[in-house]
Amino acid sequence: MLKIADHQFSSRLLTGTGKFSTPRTMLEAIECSGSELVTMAMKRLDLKSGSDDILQPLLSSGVKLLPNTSGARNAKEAIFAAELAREILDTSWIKLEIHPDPKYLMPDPIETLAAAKILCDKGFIVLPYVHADPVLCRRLEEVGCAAVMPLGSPIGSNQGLVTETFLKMIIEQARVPVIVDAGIGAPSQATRAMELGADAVLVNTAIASSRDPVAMGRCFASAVQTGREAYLAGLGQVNSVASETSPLTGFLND
Ligand SMILES: CC(=O)[C@@H](O)[C@H](O)COP(=O)(O)O
Repeated sequence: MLKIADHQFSSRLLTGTGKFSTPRTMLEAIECSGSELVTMAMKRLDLKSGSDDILQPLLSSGVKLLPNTSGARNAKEAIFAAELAREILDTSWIKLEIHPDPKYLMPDPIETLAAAKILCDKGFIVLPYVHADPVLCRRLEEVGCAAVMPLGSPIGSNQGLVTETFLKMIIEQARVPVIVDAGIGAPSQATRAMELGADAVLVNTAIASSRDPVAMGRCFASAVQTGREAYLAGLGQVNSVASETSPLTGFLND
C-alpha cells in the first residue's frame, strides 16, 4: 500500500485529467489505469456555471481528487488556489505547482518552499511539484510536506527520466513518499522510476495523448506494478566489467 499522510492507496499510479479528447475518454482511461488519486487544475473548474463536465463524474467514480495550483505564478496565487480548493472541493489535499515561466513550466523553488510552509501551517496536506533537487526536497519535508513530487523531465515533454541521477538521491534520503511527476512518456519509464524505488509516479500526457488512452492507462498500471515488484525483489548490481555467469574452474581447465 502507498501511504500518504493518513490515507492508503493500493495503486501507485497517480493520473492527471488534462489533454484528453473527451471527458468520457478521460474517465475510462483513469478507470483502466486503476489510479485512485487524480489531480485536477483548479483553473479548470468552471465556477460561474456551477457545473463542470468532469468534476461530478470524477467524484462519483470514487477516486480521491488532488486539486492542483497549476497556473499560479507565485506563492500568493498558489495559496489562493489551495484555499479555493479547500472551500469548494472540501479537501485539504493540494498538489502545489508554481511555474511562472510558461515556456518551460519549470517550478519556482523559492516560491514553492514559501507557499509549502504557509500551507502546511494552515493544515493542508501538501504535495509539491519541484525540480529534482535533493536539497529542496529535504527542505520541503522539513516544513511538513506529505510527499515530494520531483520531475522526470519538463511537463508534457514525454522525455522520460532525464533527472534520474538526482531522483536516486532524493529517493535515498526521503522520509516521505517520492512521487516522480512529469515527463514520463512511456510505460517503461514508469517502470524504471519504480525500480529506482520511487513510491509512485504521476502520468498525464503520455496517457492522454496516446492513440488509445484507455489501453495506455492499462499499460501504465501494469508497468508501475512491475517496477514496484522488481524494486522489492532487489535488482542485481550493475558492474563496469564483465563477470562470468558460471564458475571458471570447469572441465576445460582440468
Ligand atoms: C497533470 C499534472 O499535474 C501535470 O502538471 C503533471 O506534472 C503531469 O505531467 P505530464 O503531463 O508530463 O505527465
